[in-house]
Amino acid sequence: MSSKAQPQPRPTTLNFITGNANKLAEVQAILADVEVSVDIDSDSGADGDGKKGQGQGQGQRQRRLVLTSRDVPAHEIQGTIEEVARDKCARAAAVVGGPVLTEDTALEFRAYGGLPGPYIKYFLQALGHEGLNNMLAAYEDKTAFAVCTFAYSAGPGHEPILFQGRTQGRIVPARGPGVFGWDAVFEYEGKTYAEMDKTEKVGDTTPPPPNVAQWRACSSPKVAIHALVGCLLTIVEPDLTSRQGAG
Ligand SMILES: O=P(O)(O)OP(=O)(O)OP(=O)(O)OC[C@H]1O[C@@H](n2cnc3c(O)ncnc32)[C@H](O)[C@@H]1O
Ligand SMILES: [Mg+2]
Repeated sequence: MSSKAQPQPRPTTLNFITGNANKLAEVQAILADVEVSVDIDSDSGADGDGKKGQGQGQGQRQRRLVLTSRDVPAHEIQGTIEEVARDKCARAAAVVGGPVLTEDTALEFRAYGGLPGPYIKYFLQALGHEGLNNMLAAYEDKTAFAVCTFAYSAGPGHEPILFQGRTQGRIVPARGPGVFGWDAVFEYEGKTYAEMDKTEKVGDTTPPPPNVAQWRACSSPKVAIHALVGCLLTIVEPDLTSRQGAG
């Protein structure tokens, strides 16, 4: 049974599987204005009048992706950032029995060759902000990369697609409210994430960054969600009815 060969239905709802309320709030904020016009009939060729895509014509439809959320507690495997992200998404799809969006946040220390990476949650829980700083005490290089990996699966058996954002900063003694994860010790351009309000942290959220280079340079790696949404909205939904009819 090849999951890759299966057609991807185009989603209208993103069911974001997360147990982290701060994560959900940030993704909600980033996606708040997502409303993308997609030419759904552009390839039908039925009329052949060559005027498709004109203003409010029949071939145009305003699409709005609706974000919903629920928690599906599950242990996370060991592996690369991408392996962890794929596994979490595939398992969430299996539990939910439908399309799901998941996200994994990693924090890489350059002095540690990328660790703690996808295991940052456990390092943070065990060591706290001070312990994360202490880990780097023997190193001059305090560079860290915040990496967000969004994964979308169309449902059980559908291979997850991944989009990743990466932001370079450095680890500093905690500044600002310690409300969200490692925000207080990750400094980006002179401010820790905890010293920024949400708007500043997620950066410019509209219009969606048109290319990878731009969202890689954004203040928050979470804006990579735009790239994923853009990809989902361009999926050409297979005509399942006619396929069934054709046997
Ligand atoms: O249910 P899920 O979505 O897995 O939520 P989680 O909190 O377990 O999240 P991760 O598995 O991705 O673990 C990432 C860790 O990094 C933290 N984190 C995630 N995004 C962050 C951000 O933007 N700023 C600071 N800390 C963040 C988060 O609180 C975790 O401790
Ligand atoms: Mg988790």
